Amino acid sequence: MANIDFGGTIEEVITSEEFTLQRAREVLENETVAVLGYGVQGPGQALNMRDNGIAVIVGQREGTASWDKAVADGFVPGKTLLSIEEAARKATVIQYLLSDAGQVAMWPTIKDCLNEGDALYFSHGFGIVYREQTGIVPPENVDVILAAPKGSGTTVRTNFLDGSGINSSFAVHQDFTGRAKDRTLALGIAIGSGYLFPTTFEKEVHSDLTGERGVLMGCLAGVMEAQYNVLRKNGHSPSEAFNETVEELTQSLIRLVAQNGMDWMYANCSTTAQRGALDWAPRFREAVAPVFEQLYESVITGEETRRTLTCNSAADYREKLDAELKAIHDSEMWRAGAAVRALRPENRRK
Ligand SMILES: NC(=O)C1=CN([C@@H]2O[C@H](COP(=O)(O)OP(=O)(O)OC[C@H]3O[C@@H](n4cnc5c(N)ncnc54)[C@H](O)[C@@H]3O)[C@@H](O)[C@H]2O)C=CC1
Ligand SMILES: CC(=O)[C@](C)(O)C(=O)O
Ligand SMILES: [Mg+2]
Ligand SMILES: [Mg+2]
Repeated sequence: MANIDFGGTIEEVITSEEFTLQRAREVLENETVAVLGYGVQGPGQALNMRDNGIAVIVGQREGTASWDKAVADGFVPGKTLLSIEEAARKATVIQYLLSDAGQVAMWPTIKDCLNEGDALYFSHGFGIVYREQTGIVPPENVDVILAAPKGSGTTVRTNFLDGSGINSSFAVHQDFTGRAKDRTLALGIAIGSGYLFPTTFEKEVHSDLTGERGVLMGCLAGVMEAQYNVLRKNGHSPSEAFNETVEELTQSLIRLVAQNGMDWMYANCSTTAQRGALDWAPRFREAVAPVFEQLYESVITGEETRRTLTCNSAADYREKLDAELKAIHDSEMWRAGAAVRALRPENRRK
């Protein structure tokens, strides 16, 4: 563990210097790791573990696009690609990476596949924390652990291939074997985490549900649309409105924030921009703070879980989600965005 000062609070984190890949391989050498679900997180984690020399099998419903993707990625039907139930029965580490609603639907099957001493692994605290709604209550004779990448499964893979990585939080909910923490850290390193920071199942799910509905996805989309609409309402062209709302952010300014923080980004903009941004940031913060309070309350009370399970357990959940994503894709704003992206020099050369 390395003691890191996070803005005045000392927290312990694990890097691959403290917990090496070699040690992770040793901890996992007698384990059979099954990744159940090959949607977004499943591929990233399974492929990184396979590249890191961990024996991985995949469990997925046959006849689905995810199954075909696993075959295309080199998992062999009947050998390293099995049905969800077969993979769960064969495994000693069950990585429960179905969708959160899928985990609920499959739990009656999966719980019967668990053997004493197995590890039940999550990348989100959802199923365990909201057990009254999900019904996911593991038996007492297994380890229940979490490694939650703080990023899309797609970038879990691409960052790994780039030699960097997405950091993950980790937690132990239940330690039957006495090895739960070692198993968690070994898996966290094996999936390619840049570093691991400690959390709890509760803190992970409360922060994650808030972040994805807030700054990372929902709030981001909402504020972009709000600014784009005001610019368009006042006669700015689609290309100007999109460039001023999205393209400059993704191609320039957010990269400066990632590089060296918000003050660095400000310092690399005009003093005109700095004065204005410093004046308006508090106004935007106060405007949205009540919304974030409402959001967090909705997370804590389980309302977001109720909504998620109600919608994503429906037979046509995928079609409905795809239709809403298509409406975004087909909107003027994001059609303008497609045209702007195509104009990037690297895309014009294709
Ligand atoms: N998507 C991401 O990048 C991240 C996801 N997570 C967590 O990782 C876990 C997996 O998430 P995703 O990969 O996004 O899931 P997903 O929504 O892509 O679904 C994963 C797989 O589950 C299957 N599935 C869905 N419903 C099912 C059902 N009723 N029965 C059987 N299979 C079913 C889907 O076909 C898909 O192949 C979740 O707990 C999620 O919260 C955590 C961090 C990031
Ligand atoms: C990618 C990620 O971390 C999210 C937004 O929490 C998720 O996909 O659930
Ligand atoms: Mg997340
Ligand atoms: Mg999430």
